Amino acid sequence: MSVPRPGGPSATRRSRAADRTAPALRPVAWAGGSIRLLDQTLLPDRLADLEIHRVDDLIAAIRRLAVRGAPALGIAGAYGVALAIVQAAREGWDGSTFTAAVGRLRAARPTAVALAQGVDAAYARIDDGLDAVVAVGGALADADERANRAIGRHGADWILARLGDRPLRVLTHCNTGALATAAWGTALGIIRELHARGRVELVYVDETRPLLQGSRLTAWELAQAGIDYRVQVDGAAASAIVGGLVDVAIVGADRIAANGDVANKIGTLGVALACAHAGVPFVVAASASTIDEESAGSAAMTIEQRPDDEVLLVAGRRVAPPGARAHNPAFDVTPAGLVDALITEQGARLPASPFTR
Ligand SMILES: CSC[C@H]1O[C@H](OP(=O)(O)O)[C@H](O)[C@@H]1O
Repeated sequence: MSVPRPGGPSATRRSRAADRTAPALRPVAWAGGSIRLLDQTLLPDRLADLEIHRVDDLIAAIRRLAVRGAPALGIAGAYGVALAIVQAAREGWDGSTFTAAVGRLRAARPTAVALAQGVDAAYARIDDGLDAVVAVGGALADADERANRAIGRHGADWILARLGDRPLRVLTHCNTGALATAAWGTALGIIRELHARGRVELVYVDETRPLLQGSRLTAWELAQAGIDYRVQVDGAAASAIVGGLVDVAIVGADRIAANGDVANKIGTLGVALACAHAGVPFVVAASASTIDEESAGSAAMTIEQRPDDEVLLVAGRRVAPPGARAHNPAFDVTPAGLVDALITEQGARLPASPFTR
């Protein structure tokens, strides 16, 4: 059920964005027995919530990216375990039905480590009751927002120290803002902090085919924050970087291997390669929990493959010959050697160095 959220896209939240303390947005919330999700597939045209009462409806919402972004998925996963408890009581599930539903939820999107982490953290508390499980989701959200704001500060400090204390032209890929997190953003959190310090001249927003998280979501968040931007096709990123239009590229991460390899939205690797060629800093922003210490390198990462039609249809219209097939990986892996700085809430981790404050 879609519920219009007050203060739709036409309403500006410019004053909120200028206020560093106000959450930009909360895309996932527990609604006392159900989950309220901002349906991101309707943006930028409609600001409307989904009320989710069943685990499989949450899984469907995750799979169609109504809720998306690693941290937001972790919070949704934790609340999904609470939802399973409520649904089990309502429908008389036995233990195996409950465990199977939680297992399907955990596997809904395999690359983002945060989803499994959120489900596991909540499942570990099921013997303590519903309120304890719900509290896990709330704690993840609060911790994520705190981490995001610290990432913003550390990232802005590192970038301005490296590039000089001046307004910058930033490139970003996909959406890493409040819509992808608890309330603020990782890479977009750094951009928000740079903006608050008066150090953003312009943001180049990769549209991020095929689901357009950049043009639909990042552009919307930047507009809400009063930050000037240009949407560009993904294919324009390399020439913008090599052509001297970009001072720094800042992206997010869905999973980071212990050796620093970064799994992120498809197209990120191309941005990193162009930055390396042009000598433009390539900065990854993520909470420290995104680092999967158990995965030595990217070979262990599962890269989500998505439906052909996401590539073959544009606005519901087929744009390839009948019978065409597609190659549609949702993520790629950027080798650690191409990352100039990994910014977490602990500070800047430079290539082959521990976290430095
Ligand atoms: C702050 S995590 C954002 C991360 O998630 C996005 O993927 P998706 O839109 O498929 O959930 C993208 O990789 C972003 O960098």
